[in-house]
Amino acid sequence: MSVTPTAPSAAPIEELKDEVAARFADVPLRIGTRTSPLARAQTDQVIAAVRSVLPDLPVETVGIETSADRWHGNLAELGGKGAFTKEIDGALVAGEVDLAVHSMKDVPGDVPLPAGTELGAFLPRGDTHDVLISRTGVGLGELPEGARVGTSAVRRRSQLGLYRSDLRIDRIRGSVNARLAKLDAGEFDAIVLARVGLERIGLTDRITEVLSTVWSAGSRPSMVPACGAAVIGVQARVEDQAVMRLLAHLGDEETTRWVSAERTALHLLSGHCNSPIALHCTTTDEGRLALSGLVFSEDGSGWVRSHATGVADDPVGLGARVADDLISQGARELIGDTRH
Ligand SMILES: NCc1[nH]cc(CCC(=O)O)c1CC(=O)O
Repeated sequence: MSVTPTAPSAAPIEELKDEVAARFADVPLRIGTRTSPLARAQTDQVIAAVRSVLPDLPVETVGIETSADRWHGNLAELGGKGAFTKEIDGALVAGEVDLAVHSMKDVPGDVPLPAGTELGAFLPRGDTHDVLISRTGVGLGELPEGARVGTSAVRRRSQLGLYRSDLRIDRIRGSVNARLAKLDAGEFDAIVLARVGLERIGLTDRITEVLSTVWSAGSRPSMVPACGAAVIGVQARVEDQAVMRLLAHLGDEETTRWVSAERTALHLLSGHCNSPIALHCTTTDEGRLALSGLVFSEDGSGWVRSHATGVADDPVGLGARVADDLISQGARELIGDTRH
């Protein structure tokens, strides 16, 4: 599966303006998005990026409910795959929208994108930290014995359990706003969320503790991020050349390399959007790519880890090396135990 944008290289801006103006002379550029406040905020970022290239382009947002929005139970019971993206991808393929906006964290690594579509741009990555929000304002280390912590991600559950095996970790679903409401209503003592999500909807004042993204094997509070965390991906139809060329102007190169390394590894591990997998690529001071990968057993008691660095222009090679190493340590068996 191709994980890097395959849009034609960025056309000169004047040519692009003419081409896009002709394509959207009579109709607006239609952008498909989920409807939560976070999804809307992410779509506003895409619109701002489009407008920075083509200030006058008429755009229209099309809100689409996904199966994950309708189903409030365990995502594993939905069959998991693409629950956050399926309906939006469907609208793109059917020509009902021209762009699909996705949180890359929610785009599965084990099912290919629908035929004829590609991720044409990754916006610059935001803050990849996960955060704890506790009702009484105490950090992870000070939560009372047996405190109830809300998270649905196996990756988070495993890492929480390694640091505090006494915590009672329960599933929580719904939009970020809905989860905060459940915390406030007393259903949980604390919840774990992505910092960037709170930032995008203006709620960072709710944060109690920012968890380190650096693996600590449970010796201190930390949370290695998921593949694609804090990255907004924009998908289009490959045949829609004007749109693909526009996307080539929006993408961030460094983010594209990180996503490419992380998604290559996720794909080789057959990871899905709730896999017990953490994958985090960064750039070192020397300009090399560094990729950390972790795979957990469902109960968090077992895990394997790999870390490697590589040259900036071969993120795919780096992703493959880390995945191979994890697989040779038994990653497949750990993943196999977890329900998809
Ligand atoms: N599955 C939910 C989801 N998907 C992407 C984000 C946050 C934004 C991002 O990481 O891009 C969230 C919310 C959360 O984890 O708190």
